[in-house]
Amino acid sequence: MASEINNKLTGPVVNGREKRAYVTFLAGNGDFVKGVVGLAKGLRKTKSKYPLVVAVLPDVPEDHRKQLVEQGCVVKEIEPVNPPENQTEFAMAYYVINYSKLRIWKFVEYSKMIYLDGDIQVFDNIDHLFDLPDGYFYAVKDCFCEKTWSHTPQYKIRYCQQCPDKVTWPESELGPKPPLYFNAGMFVYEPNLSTCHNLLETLKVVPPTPFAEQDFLNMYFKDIYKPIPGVYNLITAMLWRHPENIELDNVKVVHYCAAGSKPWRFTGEEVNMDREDIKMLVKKWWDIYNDESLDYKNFVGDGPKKQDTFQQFVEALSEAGVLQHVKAPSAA
Ligand SMILES: O=c1ccn([C@@H]2O[C@H](COP(=O)(O)OP(=O)(O)O)[C@@H](O)[C@H]2O)c(=O)[nH]1
Ligand SMILES: OC[C@H]1O[C@H](O[C@@H]2[C@@H](O)[C@H](O)[C@@H](O)[C@H](O)[C@@H]2O)[C@H](O)[C@@H](O)[C@H]1O
Ligand SMILES: [Mn+2]
Repeated sequence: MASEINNKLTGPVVNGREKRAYVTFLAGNGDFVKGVVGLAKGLRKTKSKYPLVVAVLPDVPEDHRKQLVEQGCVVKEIEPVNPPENQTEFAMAYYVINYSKLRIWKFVEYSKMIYLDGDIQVFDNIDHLFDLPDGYFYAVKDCFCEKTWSHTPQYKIRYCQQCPDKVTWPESELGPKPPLYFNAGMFVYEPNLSTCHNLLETLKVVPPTPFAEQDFLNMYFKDIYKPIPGVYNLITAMLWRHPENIELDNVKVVHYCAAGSKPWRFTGEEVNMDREDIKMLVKKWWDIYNDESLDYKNFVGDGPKKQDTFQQFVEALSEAGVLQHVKAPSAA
């Protein structure tokens, strides 16, 4: 029987089950959409039970949004978030757009979400991370050894939390050792409207810093941050910075954040990009991206029902202002 789609918001608990989802962030009309399509297919390949929500900025074009809905993603438009006026030299100029990631705290129709950058691929099922105890912020410790960190005292004295005993932190000169610092390309969190409001209010009075929203999130969540093993977010530079900390066969999530390592832009020319392990990880990403059996339309697995896809498609169009109100097709 046809049913009208009116109230799209369902609470975080549906039929007694907590609503959970993966979420990523997409900005611009460039090639990052390939990263998100690859991520959607990778999660499908690992038989994840949960959907992938894509928080898109208004500048993400209609055809990219359509591509994502056709890959079974839940596309949600978010408003950009700009940091206060600043003279900051961001580690990468485009990091300024990354503050918009903070809008994902407003997705309170989900009780728990796992954020993944668009340049991340999931190679093993990590759904169990949703069962981590509530009330904490879970993420993997970052590494301070890349040139992107040359502005920091850690880098200058060659201190890294990945090998805290190698160079002891000189408390007398630099004061207390900095708290553990996470990479914000992957984290487990609980959406919450008052946290979202507080994040955005706090941002207005905190001067921006080189790693933009990553620095900000580390400062904001430092009291409830709990490190999780590096297998859940392999910062690619770890391969040459701290190989002793890595068992590549056990890695579940790879973060293609090292300069030149984004698979869809890979040329192999940048420093370290001629390494066999990097080339293997880039090939693994392309094998998933090119695997048509993992396209949502061909996937037989227990992904969301067709009806859900239709609803998501309509939601995406209505959020983009294309459609106001449609009747769902009669049940098959
Ligand atoms: O032009 C861009 C730049 C970044 N991003 C999103 O912002 C995230 C963070 O940027 P990036 O991964 O490049 O930062 P890195 O982890 O390499 O420092 C990306 O993964 C994408 O999800 C995007 O959608 N379009
Ligand atoms: O906007 C700041 C970004 O900062 C982080 O990336 C950095 C950082 O991790 C350095 O440690 C690495 O050296 C560097 O390569 C890498 O790009 C997050 O991955 C990204 O999502 C985003 O928050
Ligand atoms: Mn990234």
